[in-house]
Amino acid sequence: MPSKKALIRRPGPRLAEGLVTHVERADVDVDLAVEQWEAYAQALRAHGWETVEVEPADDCPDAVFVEDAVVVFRNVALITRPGAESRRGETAGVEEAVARLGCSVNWIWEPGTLDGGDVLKVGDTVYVGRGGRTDAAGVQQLRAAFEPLGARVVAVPVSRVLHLKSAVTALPDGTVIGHIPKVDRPSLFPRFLSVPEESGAHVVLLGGDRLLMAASAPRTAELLTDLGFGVVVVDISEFEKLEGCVTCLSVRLRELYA
Ligand SMILES: NC(=O)NCCC[C@H](N)C(=O)O
Repeated sequence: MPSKKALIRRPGPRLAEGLVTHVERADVDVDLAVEQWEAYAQALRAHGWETVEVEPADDCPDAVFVEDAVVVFRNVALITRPGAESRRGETAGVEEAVARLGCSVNWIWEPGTLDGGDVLKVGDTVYVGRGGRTDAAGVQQLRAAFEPLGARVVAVPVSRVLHLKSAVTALPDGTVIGHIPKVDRPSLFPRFLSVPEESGAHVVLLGGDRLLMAASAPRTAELLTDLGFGVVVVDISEFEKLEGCVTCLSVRLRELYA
């Protein structure tokens, strides 16, 4: 059953202490981050998404990156066990939010780890990045949770960026896009389009031919506009300093029954 709800989580006061792994730490302006987050949420609402705020987890600096705490396939929400210990306190509030929305709930169990940013769904294919945050046990548990529901789970190595979706996302027609220097194995994707900027690899599908993208990838925005997509741009500079992208600031729920 189609639904257009999006989970989001307001940035907390400790945002500037968020983790950095593959980039140099830079000062984060928390007030500006809140403004950017509000504009991001507004862009979702402007395209028909009802935003649902997960209760804050202010002790966890990275809680705003809500996509890492849950993966949803059909009506089943798989609560993750984040690879970074400092992020494990983020999942309880997300679990409550998805349960309230009517999802069935399942969990990644110790010793497995999995971050939602490592999971890219393209139709019934679920790509999972095995990298710094998601381990082999996490991949196995994801398979066990979603394959019985009809998913085909494809594991992909990730070594050059934080998460699989820091390297690749997919266009509405299923074409996977990525900035080649950051993609371990582009040949694993049946249809792959190379984009000129690292952050150009991140698109949120707003519905129809509309894509939400970061302002930091103007050349990719031009390329995708030229291919006939409607590109909506938001500035998320303060989240990019913490290796966040447009995809990780929300979880879109398209198949709720409630
Ligand atoms: N899915 C994502 O791309 N999440 C970004 C998480 C950034 C956060 N600073 C982290 O290192 O966990």
